[in-house]
Amino acid sequence: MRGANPVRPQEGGDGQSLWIQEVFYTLQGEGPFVGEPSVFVRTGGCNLRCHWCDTDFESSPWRPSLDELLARIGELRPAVCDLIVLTGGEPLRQNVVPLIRALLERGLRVQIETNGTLWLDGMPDDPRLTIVCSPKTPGLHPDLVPRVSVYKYVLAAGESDPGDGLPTLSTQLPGQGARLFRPPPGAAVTVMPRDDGDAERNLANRQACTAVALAHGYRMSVQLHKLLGIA
Ligand SMILES: C[S@@+](CC[C@H](N)C(=O)[O-])C[C@H]1O[C@@H](n2cnc3c(N)ncnc32)[C@H](O)[C@@H]1O
Ligand SMILES: Nc1nc2[nH]cc(C(=O)O)c2c(=O)[nH]1
Ligand code: SF4
Ligand SMILES: [Mg+2]
Repeated sequence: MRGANPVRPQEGGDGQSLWIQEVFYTLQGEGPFVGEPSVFVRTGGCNLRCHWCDTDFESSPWRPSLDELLARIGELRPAVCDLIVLTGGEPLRQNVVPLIRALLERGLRVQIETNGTLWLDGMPDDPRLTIVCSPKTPGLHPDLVPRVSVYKYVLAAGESDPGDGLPTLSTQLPGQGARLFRPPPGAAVTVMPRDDGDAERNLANRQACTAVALAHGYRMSVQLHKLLGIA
């Protein structure tokens, strides 16, 4: 959250127990499934420390077993919803492969929100699994890149490369220059205005993001849930 979280390395483990921040039923507010009813599973901890991160993922002590977590998802998920979004923190920091397999076996769709720096062996290669990557670093995990469906860049006014409109500053070190990972040719790119917690800045970020989308042919995604005042 806002660059105050500890940086935690990827954990091993068999994935039979996970550190979970929260599980909640809402509308997907971002990316290719925006507006879809979804059960969110927010995992704890992150391996990065983005100075503008808008999320708390360090305050829950909950470490359910896989069965307990699946039961909780089942309690929250009405039959009209078949989309489970794994986010965090950084969801690939823990071994979420058994969770993903269990969800797919139940006939559900799974979408991952990831910073793209990590990968997990045994990740299912299933059309019902969608990986959305929001790059935060110059490099991404090479095994993840071929599996990315959409690259979702967070943009702020005055921080876009004039050549391709993508970010020019480090997400980890405020004010420092950095060339974040650039997507392969032909990849689907979405841009999303950064929430800086300030109405004037956020308006400027939305306007800048709109201009970049129009100039470069990117899809624009606003954080719908914040407009609606939902989780
Ligand atoms: C909290 S992150 C968790 C998943 C993963 N760690 C990642 O960064 O993609 C979920 C999404 O929120 C975005 N995000 C985080 N802080 C934001 C902010 N202040 N404004 C807009 N988007 C933000 C991230 O870029 C990412 O797409
Ligand atoms: N409604 C809603 N949609 C979201 N899409 C990505 C989110 C995230 O924090 O990963 C998020 C979130 O926190 N809430
Ligand atoms: S990688 Fe994602 S969860 Fe981690 S600090 Fe950055 S935006 Fe927040
Ligand atoms: Mg969020």
